[in-house]
Amino acid sequence: MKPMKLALASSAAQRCGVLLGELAVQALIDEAELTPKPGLVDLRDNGAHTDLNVELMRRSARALRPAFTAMGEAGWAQAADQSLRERLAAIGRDGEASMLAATGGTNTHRGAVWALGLLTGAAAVSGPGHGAAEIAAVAGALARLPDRHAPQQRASNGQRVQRRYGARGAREEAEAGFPHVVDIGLPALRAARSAGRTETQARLDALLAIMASLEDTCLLHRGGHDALAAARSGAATVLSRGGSGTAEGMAALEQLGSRLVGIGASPGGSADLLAAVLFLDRIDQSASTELGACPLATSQL
Ligand SMILES: CC(C)(COP(=O)(O)OP(=O)(O)OC[C@H]1O[C@@H](n2cnc3c(N)ncnc32)[C@H](O[C@H]2O[C@H](COP(=O)(O)OP(=O)(O)OP(=O)(O)O)[C@@H](O)[C@H]2O)[C@@H]1O)[C@@H](O)C(=O)NCCC(=O)NCCS
Ligand SMILES: Nc1ncnc2[nH]cnc12
Repeated sequence: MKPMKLALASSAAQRCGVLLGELAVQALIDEAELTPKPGLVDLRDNGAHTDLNVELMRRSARALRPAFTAMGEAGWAQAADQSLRERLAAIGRDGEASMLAATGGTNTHRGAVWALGLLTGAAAVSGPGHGAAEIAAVAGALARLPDRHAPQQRASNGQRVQRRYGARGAREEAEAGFPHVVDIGLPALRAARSAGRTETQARLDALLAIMASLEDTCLLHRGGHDALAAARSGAATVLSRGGSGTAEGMAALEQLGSRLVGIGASPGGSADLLAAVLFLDRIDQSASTELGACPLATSQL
């Protein structure tokens, strides 16, 4: 954390926003820098993307700091009600605009603004002593409320493939309380750590566990059922060979990366949910370490 920023933030709600905003941005940067990810931008290459690179992902993450900070501030000491839902939606739309301004119009983090935005607001609502599962449940309750001010827009990539394939996308994942984060990604991260894997290996295994199950509309949009099936079965194969921490698992991971790049497919939704895993994991850890949940941290300042 940056003590200067905290010192400048005057009210408890602002301090809460600064803390959570910093955690959200760091989760996005940690996800972007995790290497080697299959089909995704990382420190080694741009995966299946021609319009993205790691510096753009970092710039996008930093440009989203004010939005995540505002969402954390908005949720502090509030109920998870219609008013908060619509406030988060308005901040989220501004955040998307800042992201597009920072990236020259490239969609780097639309799904992440949605997932981390809801979770940031929910973490502030939940306050101290509430862990990942409770925060995700509050975020799910917020996602299920209607956003009455949503502008009429052209159908998104996600909506198009949902109509075509009947898939469940980012909206449904949030409305269900982020099961791929709480029930799949976080347990995979922690199981790998308990098994003695390095932090990088544990994060890669968490990503693979999400990929093996998620209906990722990015994959469907770019490569239809074949791309989704290749990503899911490839990720399951890596995990069945012991994950990224074994030589066999790493060989399968490299093969999966080559296959996804070959067909131009990228699991962008899975990457966003990994960032959500890292965010909630840090909140769980911080209850007993340097950060603490917002009001707790407030009392420490
Ligand atoms: C609810 C919204 C997220 C809108 O959802 P929708 O599905 O209608 O719209 P999409 O534009 O398709 O964005 C969804 C993004 O979510 C990620 N995702 C995909 N599948 C899942 C899943 N099963 N679970 C969770 N998340 C998922 C994914 O994001 C990543 O991919 C992005 C790149 O995708 P894309 O633009 O398609 O890029 P390309 O493949 O390069 O395609 P081309 O166009 O170039 O051909 C990248 O951004 C990653 O983040 C999906 O893209 C939500 O946005 C919304 O309604 N917001 C309104 C405001 C609001 O209410 N906010 C609330 C508080 S924050
Ligand atoms: N690392 C990454 N590469 C490509 N798309 C992404 N969307 C979110 N994170 C991503």
